[in-house]
Amino acid sequence: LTFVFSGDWKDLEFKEYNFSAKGQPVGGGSLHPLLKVRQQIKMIFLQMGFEEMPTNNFVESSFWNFDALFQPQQHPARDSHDTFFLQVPSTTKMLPEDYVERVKHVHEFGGYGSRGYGYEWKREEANKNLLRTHTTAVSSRMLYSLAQKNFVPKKYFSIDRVFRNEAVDRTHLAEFHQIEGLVCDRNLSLGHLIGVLNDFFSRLGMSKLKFKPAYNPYTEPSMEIFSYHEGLEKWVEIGNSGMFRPEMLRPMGLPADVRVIAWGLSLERPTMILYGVDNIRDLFGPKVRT
Ligand SMILES: COC[C@@H]1[C@H](c2ccc(C#Cc3ccccc3)cc2)[C@@H]2CN(C(=O)Nc3ccc(OC4CC4)cc3)C[C@@H](O)[C@@H](O)CN12
Repeated sequence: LTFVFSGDWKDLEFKEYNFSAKGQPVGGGSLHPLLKVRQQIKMIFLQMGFEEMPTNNFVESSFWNFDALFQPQQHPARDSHDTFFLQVPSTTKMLPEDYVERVKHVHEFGGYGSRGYGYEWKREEANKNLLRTHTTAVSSRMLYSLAQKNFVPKKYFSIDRVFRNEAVDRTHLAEFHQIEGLVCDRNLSLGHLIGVLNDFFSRLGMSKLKFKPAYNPYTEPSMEIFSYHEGLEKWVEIGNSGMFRPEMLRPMGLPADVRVIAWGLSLERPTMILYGVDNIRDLFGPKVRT
């Protein structure tokens, strides 16, 4: 009753109050599918003895994101139509100078058996700040810090957001979550990489794997990873992998017999398939069905 009724309410007929009415359904909250799959994959890495890398810096220098990975400064991935460069702060100053000199030298002249690229490497290009385009930038920082101490073998992983200045479509947004694993030890081979990949993906329910030669600027050899998806009845590309090149590892100061095998995949693709989402935008916004 409100003041509008004043005294008229006496002449009105009200229905009986239903004290057993259930009321509006409350409904419980639920974890976002991406977070559920991220937690599942994090548990797989931890059970395999991997340690999580610190990924809490979306802003990175071109040096750690590209140059340290032996990715040449004229590589198309370094164009602003593929990469988000920052205007403020536009450049980084804090780089380990002795290491920068070794990176410059390996780009220009090679070394460790490599011919290098033979171009004039520019420091101002390496200083440019950007939103990291892959979590391999975090891997390069971790491997560099590993090389500053007496060498011990390590297994690292990361699962976090990366940013690409690309056209968005049904299956691509300007950002996605990259999952990356790496094993750093003496005398690792491609066989070790294939073994780790079979172990990792089998824990995700993907057993039949196939590998196809591929190219990455920072790994040699490189392999695309495919798995036969029973539900979709077709081979699905499930990631990329390779062995980090000596031109990346040796300037860091890692011993000559240390090898690093690594692989990557996205978090969105498995989540979309596991949750039957066919448009990546349906993973975000109010229409998420769980
Ligand atoms: C710009 O796009 C890159 C992204 C993303 C990707 C690709 C490569 C890497 C890498 C790497 C790397 C290589 C060497 C050393 C270190 C890291 C990381 C993410 C996925 C990688 N891909 C991908 O995730 N596919 C995928 C993964 C799991 C999956 O599970 C389903 C339950 C069955 C299904 C699909 C492969 C493709 O989707 C590809 O078209 C899209 N790729």
